[in-house]
Order: sequence, then structure tokens, then C-alpha cells
Amino acid sequence: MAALIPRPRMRPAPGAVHVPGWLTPDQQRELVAACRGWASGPVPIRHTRLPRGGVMSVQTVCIGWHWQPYTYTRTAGDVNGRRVAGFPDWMVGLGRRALADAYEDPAAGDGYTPDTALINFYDGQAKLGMHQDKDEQSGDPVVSLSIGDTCVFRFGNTESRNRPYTDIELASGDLFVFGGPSRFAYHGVPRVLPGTGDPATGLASGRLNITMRVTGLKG
Ligand SMILES: O=C(O)CCC(=O)C(=O)O
Ligand SMILES: [Fe+2]
Repeated sequence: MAALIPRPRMRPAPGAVHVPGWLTPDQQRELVAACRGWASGPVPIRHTRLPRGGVMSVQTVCIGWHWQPYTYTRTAGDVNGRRVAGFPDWMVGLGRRALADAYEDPAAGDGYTPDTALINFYDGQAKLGMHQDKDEQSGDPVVSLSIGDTCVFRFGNTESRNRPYTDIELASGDLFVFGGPSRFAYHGVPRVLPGTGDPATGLASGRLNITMRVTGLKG
């Protein structure tokens, strides 16, 4: 039923755009299959450990570069020491099309070359606190794709993790881009809405999120 109610695209802040229903059902299925492969290795998906001893409720696997709080490396020293899977060219193409569509400018994706993606899996209880994506040495946009259960995504400001922020429901197939003046805005996922996803994506439950970034790193 929810799919019958049109969800307009919106811009919660300059440079930040939500494009509902951007991925086709086929693209969602293909992404789920690709992510399932990456989740099994060479570096298996895991709950990331934080330096102060906490463990994230979200499970994450990275491609291109491995993110470990708060740095990027080619190998996953906090998991099994192996090199992460390469960042595929087809995903670079998807990132470029995402920028062109989000910014409604055919040239907006020109030259965009994401080299890492964090692939996050949320079960019904998982959350992600307000944070900035700031371990990259590049101001290029972050491209975020959501599949499976809908979540509440909180998109804030660049000053602090507090208000003003906008709560947006990200549903299966939605695209969210944050670049320009919003690139270093605080954001988080206060909750997932269990049972809202369509198992036809290949995800029986939970939420998958892919954030592509440009690390700005060499090597
Ligand atoms: O799951 C999301 O929508 C956001 C993920 C995120 O902010 C991150 O991986 O840094
Ligand atoms: Fe983030």
C-alpha cells in the first residue's frame, strides 16, 4: 500500500537530496546478491568495534578500502587481516548516475570516482548514532542506497549532532546524496521499521545500506 502513496523528492539542506524509489526492483535484487557475496568474504561482515570498547549494533563490510574507526586501510586488521574486495567499475557507474539524477544535472557525476563503500546491515534493533563521515580526505559527495526495511534517517547540520535536523524515511530503492555544503553534516539512523521490506529483494528481513565515498587516499 505504501508504494501507492507518491513520495516526492526532497532536499533537507543545500547539497542533500532524497530521491525515493531510485533503484528498480532488479537493481535491488542484484545489489543484495552482490552484498551477500561481499558479506561472506574475503573479509566477512562484522559488528565494528570502537576504540573505547563499544561494539556497533550495525554490521558492516567494506569494499575498496576497509574502514575501521577512524581510518581507511586496504586490509582489515581488525577482522582477519585480508585485503578487502575491489571496488567494481559498475558501482562507479551507479554512483555517477546517482549524482546526475539527484542533482538533476547530467554533468554532476562527471569525474566522480568513489573508491570505497561501507555496506551496512541493520536488523530490527540496530541503530546508528549521529556522526559525520569525515575520515575521507575528499569533499566529494556520499551516495547512499537503501534496500529492505524502511528506516528513519536523521539528517542534521554541520555544526553539531543536535537540532536542527530532518527525519526522513528511507525505503527500499531510495537514493540519498549528501555533497557540497552538506557533505560533512551529521546524520544517523535512529530506528528501522521491521517488516516493511519486500522479501522479493532477496532480503528476508532487515535493512541494507550502501554508502559510496571518495577516500582521497592513494595506494
Ligand atoms: O544507513 C544509513 O542510511 C547511513 C549509514 C551511514 O551513515 C554510514 O555508513 O556512515
Ligand atoms: Fe555516515
